[in-house]
Amino acid sequence: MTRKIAVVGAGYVGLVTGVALAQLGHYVTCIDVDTTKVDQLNRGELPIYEEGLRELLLANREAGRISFTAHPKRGLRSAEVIYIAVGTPPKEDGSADLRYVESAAYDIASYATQECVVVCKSTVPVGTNEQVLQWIEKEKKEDIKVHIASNPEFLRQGSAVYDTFHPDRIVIGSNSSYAWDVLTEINAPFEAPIVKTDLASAEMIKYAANAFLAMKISFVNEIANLSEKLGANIEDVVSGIGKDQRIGEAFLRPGIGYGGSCFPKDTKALSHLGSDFMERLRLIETTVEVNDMQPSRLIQKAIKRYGDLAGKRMAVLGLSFKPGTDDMREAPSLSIVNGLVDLNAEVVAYDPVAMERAATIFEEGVDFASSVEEALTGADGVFILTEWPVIKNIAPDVYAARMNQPIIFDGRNCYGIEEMKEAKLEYYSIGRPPQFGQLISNPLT
Ligand SMILES: NC(=O)C1=CN([C@@H]2O[C@H](COP(=O)(O)OP(=O)(O)OC[C@H]3O[C@@H](n4cnc5c(N)ncnc54)[C@H](O)[C@@H]3O)[C@@H](O)[C@H]2O)C=CC1
Ligand SMILES: O=C(O)[C@H]1O[C@H](OP(=O)(O)OP(=O)(O)OC[C@H]2O[C@@H](n3ccc(=O)[nH]c3=O)[C@H](O)[C@@H]2O)[C@H](O)[C@@H](O)[C@@H]1O
Repeated sequence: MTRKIAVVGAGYVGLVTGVALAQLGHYVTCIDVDTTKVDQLNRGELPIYEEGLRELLLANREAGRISFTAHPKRGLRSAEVIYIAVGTPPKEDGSADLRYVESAAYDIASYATQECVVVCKSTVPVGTNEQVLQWIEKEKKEDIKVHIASNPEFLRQGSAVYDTFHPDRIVIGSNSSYAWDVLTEINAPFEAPIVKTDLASAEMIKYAANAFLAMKISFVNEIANLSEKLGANIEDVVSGIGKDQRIGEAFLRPGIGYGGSCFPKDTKALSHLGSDFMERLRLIETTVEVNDMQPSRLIQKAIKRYGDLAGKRMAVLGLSFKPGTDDMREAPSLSIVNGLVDLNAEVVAYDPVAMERAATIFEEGVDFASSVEEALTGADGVFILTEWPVIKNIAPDVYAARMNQPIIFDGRNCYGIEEMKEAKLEYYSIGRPPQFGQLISNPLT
């Protein structure tokens, strides 16, 4: 059955959700307070980089199934299902800031005109959905029945469209059988297992999933840091433990720590929730601590290698928090680039899509190159911070040909150590013994 759906918040989640629902045949209006974003979307331009999204957006716009507005009244009037997909950023103390969710709830109270299911996709602390319903009930202008459901989102940036159409599971938390029926029907085409539960459990599932994945990353980074000191190779260690099906290899890629808009904020929000209820989550607290330290490890290697970085020309390859996105939120590159600038290195950065955003963040001391080759030319060292294909596929001889000193600090383990040994490159990575080329005997001793 085709439904009239409103999506409040047209960011990464709201936009992808809206486009996917339109693709399923529903009539979708996305509402956003950001008028620049709405204007862009109405022109068929995407405010974010996400593979495959533009084509789907244009096709559904053309078919008249999706539109964008900054006026909540226009979008919410006669909507049967209303998704909330606004941001829930961290407050100073780490807890989730619910002001945008609250404001979305009041808009719904003001402008919804018929019985509807309000579906919260935003990641929110346990108890928030109940609160949203109370906000709406308290202020609603029409005498309508409002059902509330939690339907947390599990997509990853960079593969958001694929993930939306191929979810591992769909979680629907509600106390309303009407909401369950409507959402089961809407989600049926995704052909994924549906976990039906109550509101609190659905909210907890989202935080627990992100915290567990973040914990895997901090775990592997700690084992990597120790492996490096003991002469073990973390890639072999992960391969050895990951083949145990109870462990698995996913999310055990060592590196410079997790970034992005969600793992950092959700681990802190969960940890805060634990403290609020006198149940400290020590594993999560440590996960955060380990992650905060991880980016500086790459800089420490450089300090150990050069002594003084002042005046050294450092190429930085990759700025976004992961490949496939232009999102710079909590990217490990932020602290690494700032660290290099603080050490008075000359930084020349390249990223295939995130440079425009990055230029608004790094104000001084960072130049941007228009290609990998340009960034490498004349450099005294290179920091690999995001494993974009165009970066991880750089042939080893390009470093030697372009750089003043081909010294590589690889924060994403893009290369095999044997490969770098053969290329005679001086190569430092995460969780593996350093490899030295023919030019340098052993700088660490
Ligand atoms: N980014 C991601 O990959 C994922 C995010 N999430 C969760 O989804 C939620 C949204 O995240 P993103 O899409 O990344 O955020 P975002 O910051 O990209 O987008 C949020 C949008 O909501 C708009 N907005 C704020 N208040 C509004 C209001 N009252 N009415 C209409 N629009 C309003 C903002 O202008 C913005 O465009 C967060 O809770 C996040 O934790 C969950 C899974 C994946
Ligand atoms: O709640 C969210 O927002 C989303 O958070 C993550 O998705 P995302 O942050 O987009 O990207 P990931 O692929 O999970 O990567 C997050 C960070 O972890 C790092 N990472 C990931 C995997 C790994 O093995 N090692 C590692 O360092 C990445 O480089 C990146 O900085 C989750 O994977 C999604 O399921 C979830 O919906």
